[in-house]
Amino acid sequence: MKDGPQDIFQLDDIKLLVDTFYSKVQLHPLLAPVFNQRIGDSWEPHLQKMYSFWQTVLLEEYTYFGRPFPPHAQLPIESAHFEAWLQLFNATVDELFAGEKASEAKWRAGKMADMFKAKLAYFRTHPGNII
Ligand code: HEM
Repeated sequence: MKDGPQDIFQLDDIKLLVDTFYSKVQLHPLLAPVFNQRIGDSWEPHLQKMYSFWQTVLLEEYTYFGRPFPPHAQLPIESAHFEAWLQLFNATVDELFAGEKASEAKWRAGKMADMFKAKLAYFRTHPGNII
């Protein structure tokens, strides 16, 4: 009998998820230009940050101390970007993992996307307010 995908258990799992997801992002026609404009070739610090972020959220190992929203505040992103981001993220999770943490990863990503969209809508209609 073939074993199906396992759940997300440890930092190596997080790294696999993050690396696989952002390698897809780098090929995505809508998302890649946004990242390239902002971070160019410096993917390593971004990936490190994302390992910490997901390690904190999913494994409750508290290594991320940043504020997720501010770097997104000035990005040229609309609903279509969030839909593409989530679709790619969820597909990557499903391709690699299955279980409670895998479901939580997708749920958290969706919640964060909703929050970012709400904040962006607010800041775009109330310019001058920071955070
Ligand atoms: C339209 C979709 C999105 C785009 C284009 C996008 C793009 C970016 C970019 C360009 C950065 C800054 C990288 C840097 O300057 O080092 C960033 C940071 C980050 N993003 Fe996103 N993002 C998106 C959605 C999300 C979602 C849904 C989440 C939540 C899971 C998320 C979580 C983060 C986190 C935690 C950081 C690091 C913040 C820090 O500096 O501490 N992003 N993102």
